[in-house]
Amino acid sequence: MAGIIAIVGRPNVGKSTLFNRLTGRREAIVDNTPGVTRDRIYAAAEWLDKSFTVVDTGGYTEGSSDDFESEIRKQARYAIDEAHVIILVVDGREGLSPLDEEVADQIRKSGKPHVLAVNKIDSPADDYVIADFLKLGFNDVFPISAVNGHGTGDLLDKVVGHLPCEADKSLDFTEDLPKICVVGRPNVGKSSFLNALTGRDQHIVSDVAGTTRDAVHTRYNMFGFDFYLVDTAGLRKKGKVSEDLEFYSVMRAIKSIENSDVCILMIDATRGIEAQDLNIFHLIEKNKKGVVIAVNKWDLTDKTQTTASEFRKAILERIKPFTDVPILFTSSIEKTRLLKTLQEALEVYKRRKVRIPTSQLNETLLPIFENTPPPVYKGKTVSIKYITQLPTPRPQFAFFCNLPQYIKEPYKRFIENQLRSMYDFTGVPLDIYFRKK
Ligand SMILES: Nc1nc2c(ncn2[C@@H]2O[C@H](COP(=O)(O)OP(=O)(O)OP(=O)(O)O)[C@@H](O)[C@H]2O)c(=O)[nH]1
Ligand SMILES: Nc1nc2c(ncn2[C@@H]2O[C@H](COP(=O)(O)OP(=O)(O)OP(=O)(O)O)[C@@H](O)[C@H]2O)c(=O)[nH]1
Repeated sequence: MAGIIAIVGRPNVGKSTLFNRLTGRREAIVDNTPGVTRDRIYAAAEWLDKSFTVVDTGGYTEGSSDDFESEIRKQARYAIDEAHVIILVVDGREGLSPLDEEVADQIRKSGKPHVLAVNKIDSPADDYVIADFLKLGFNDVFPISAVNGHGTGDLLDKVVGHLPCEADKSLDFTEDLPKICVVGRPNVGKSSFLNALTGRDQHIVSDVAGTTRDAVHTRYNMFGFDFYLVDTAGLRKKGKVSEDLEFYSVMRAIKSIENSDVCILMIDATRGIEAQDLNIFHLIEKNKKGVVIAVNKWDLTDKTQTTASEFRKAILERIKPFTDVPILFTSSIEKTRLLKTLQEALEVYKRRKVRIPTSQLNETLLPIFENTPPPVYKGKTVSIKYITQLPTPRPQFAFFCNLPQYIKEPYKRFIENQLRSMYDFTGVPLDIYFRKK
């Protein structure tokens, strides 16, 4: 993953519609928890060979003391601070508003890459409408229809051109050491966890500040482990502005995840697993990073013998279908299982690097596929001929077969389960491809 694209604009111009189109998500994340006002402000997306994260700055916080105009200014400012590219959306049917001009001004002055999307132009015949918006002074102006997709391809071509290259990131480190981060909603205890674990910075080997644009990697050597903890600006900084917290925490989470190999997703035992936790989990999974779930503040729960197993079950139910994930119950305050959590994260790191020899893969898996072949599809027998693990930094497997297009999701999942039952990939997302042979 490389980079964050932020969608900014007045209410009702079509930001959410554009967000859905870019991220290919139609369905809202279902959540019955009250108080979740922004349930899907970011998601992973792909265009051409780039994958990135799209952030929708819409839906200002209900009950905020600010009027919506200052809220929008504020969100534009965050987007400017945090994103790599900004899409300003305006309403092509309504024409320019003073607020559009003000926000455009703010964005232009920032020097961050930006484009203007003139939305609700549902037919190319109406493209001329963009003339009204040229006075905003943007160099790149696209007539689009977020509803039917008109113009969004051209928009994306331009936008992804502004994203940083993946290669920029990976080569900042000479040492091949695990990069671990702790992510989670505000107040779950991330700082307390890190502080309790690392003590008063006595284990710090080096502070590699500024090695990547977005994150600080601090190298630690303790308990016999050598690793980086990835921190994004402000993770340990106190002084919170409550209404802005969710937005900042999301931005931080995205950046931390992108900069790590393994993420410790911390959730709050007193609240259970919520929509925002799931969002972060899916972001980790989409980014194909290793994951460990830490259920923190475990000291605050009323425990019976079954509490932990019930909790575990509830989490597994919510994170389906990727459930091969370590779950630990921690207390940052009582310092329970903190080291264990770190150890587990380092184990996940190792599993993510495992290479299985082709001969071994074929010996173990081919007999299974012979016994339980893919279902016959359109009268054709599908057979898997051989399997190989690709020489990539994380586990990716290619399955060569006669009719790859006939292998459907359930069988793919069966294959993944077989792989997971034979080899330990706990906490590691796998990629499985089918190729013609
Ligand atoms: N005709 C047309 N209508 C659109 C288009 N894009 C969005 N709309 C409509 O405009 C309305 C507002 O769209 P949203 O995506 O909710 O706008 P938003 O900017 O996210 O609004 P907030 O959540 O209030 O910030 C909806 O009724 C959409 O169906 C478009 O390309 N063409
Ligand atoms: N009882 C109990 N309280 C905890 C635990 N972990 C953290 N807390 C408390 O929860 C509050 C939030 O902890 P932080 O460590 O600041 O949480 P955070 O996730 O870093 O919060 P942000 O900086 O807002 O992202 C503090 O008052 C902590 O003392 C825990 O394991 N048990």
